[in-house]
Amino acid sequence: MESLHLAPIKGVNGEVTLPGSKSLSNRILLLAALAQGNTTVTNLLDSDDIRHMLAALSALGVKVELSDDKTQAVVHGRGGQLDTPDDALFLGNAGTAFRPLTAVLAATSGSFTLTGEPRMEERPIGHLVDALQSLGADIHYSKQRHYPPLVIQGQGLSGGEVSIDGSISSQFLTALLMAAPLFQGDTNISIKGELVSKPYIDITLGVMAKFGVHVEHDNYQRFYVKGGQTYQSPGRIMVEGDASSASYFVAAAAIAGGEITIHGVGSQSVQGDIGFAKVMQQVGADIDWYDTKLVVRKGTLKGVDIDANAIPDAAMTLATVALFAKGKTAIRNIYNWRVKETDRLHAMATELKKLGAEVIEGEDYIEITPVTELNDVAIDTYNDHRIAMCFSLVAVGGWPVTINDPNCTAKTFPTYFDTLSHVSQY
Ligand SMILES: O=C(O)C1=C[C@@H](OP(=O)(O)O)[C@@H](O)[C@H](O)C1
Ligand SMILES: C=C(OP(=O)(O)O)C(=O)O
Repeated sequence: MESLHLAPIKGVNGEVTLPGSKSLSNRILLLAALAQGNTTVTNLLDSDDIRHMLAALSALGVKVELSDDKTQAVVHGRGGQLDTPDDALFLGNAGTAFRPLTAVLAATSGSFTLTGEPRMEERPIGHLVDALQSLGADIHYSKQRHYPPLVIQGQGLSGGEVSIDGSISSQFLTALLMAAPLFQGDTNISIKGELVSKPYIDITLGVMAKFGVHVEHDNYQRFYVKGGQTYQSPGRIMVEGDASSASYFVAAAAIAGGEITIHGVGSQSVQGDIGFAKVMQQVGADIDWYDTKLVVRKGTLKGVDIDANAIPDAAMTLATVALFAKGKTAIRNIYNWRVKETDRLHAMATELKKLGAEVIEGEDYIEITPVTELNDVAIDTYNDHRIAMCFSLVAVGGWPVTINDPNCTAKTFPTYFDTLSHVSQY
């Protein structure tokens, strides 16, 4: 396995232009494929998760013309009609491809098998399948009950009353919402359990609105979707920069000093993970906010105690920022870290302890108390892009570190280490 040794960084300085948001890219591609009319998508993310969505759409008969650098696409909308693919759709470990496609394919007609990487077979999908089955969908588990792979006999769905458990992943509700306009009748969705990762639902509703579908809801507890609709292409749509990817550069500037200007997200961002920059202001970072950019400088960092349920991805970055903040950092209400690319709560705790930090791993929280010297260790990344990116901050904080399997950043940010070295001063 390849490893990347990062020498201690003295400071950071410069400009970073973020790649497009993963969450927006995959939602936009799917709705553009279902829409009437062609859609030109700009600033599309070029990464594994998006490649899996693009490959699936192509197998479903959707024509997509990609620019040479793969950041622009013209998607030829099929107006809701998709082909039956010859083979299984392989979706890697892309939750934003697997979950929405499950719901949408159950609502169209044809036979589909959805598979993924071994980790995808350990990521639960029962809450979504239960909800779709209660609406009459024909979905079978081909291996383990409640987990991928899935076999779907799409036959159209008529809608109605449905409840969905929102306590493990918001992506299940996102999937149901994106499919519901295709149902023949109206759908009333009620949420069982506490809905997690709520801001991602706003991303979903925002993208649906761009494609002409408006959804009403009562405080995220009940959602009303009119049936028999066809998404309409907005013509042209730009993907904003990835706010989760921004978190590493916000943190780097806050830790190391110098100044980083981050282009692509700002006060106008539609992504909940922009909230990480607000958390970093509490931690002590000096941040200037503009509509679509952030300028970040170092501050005196102190540990915070936060509920991070709304920012599960960016909150991982806070766990390594904690190494350079005064006092204890507590990150709470993050049980679902355990069902993502790896058991992130356990993995983060394990790797932080290897560096020498004092760590308490709770069932749904982590507490980190920094130490004055960090051990020079090789960080295992568990095929989790965010673990690789988070632990690069050890070098930003002035300590050498080795990152095992750095190429796992390909899931959402293939050029991450080049971008970091571009703003690093040694
Ligand atoms: O809807 C989305 O685009 C996402 C929702 C979140 O997942 P959960 O809702 O499972 O927390 C997040 O962690 C993931 O990276 C992307
Ligand atoms: C949880 C993540 O991915 P996914 O979209 O596969 O859930 C992530 O990108 O951190």
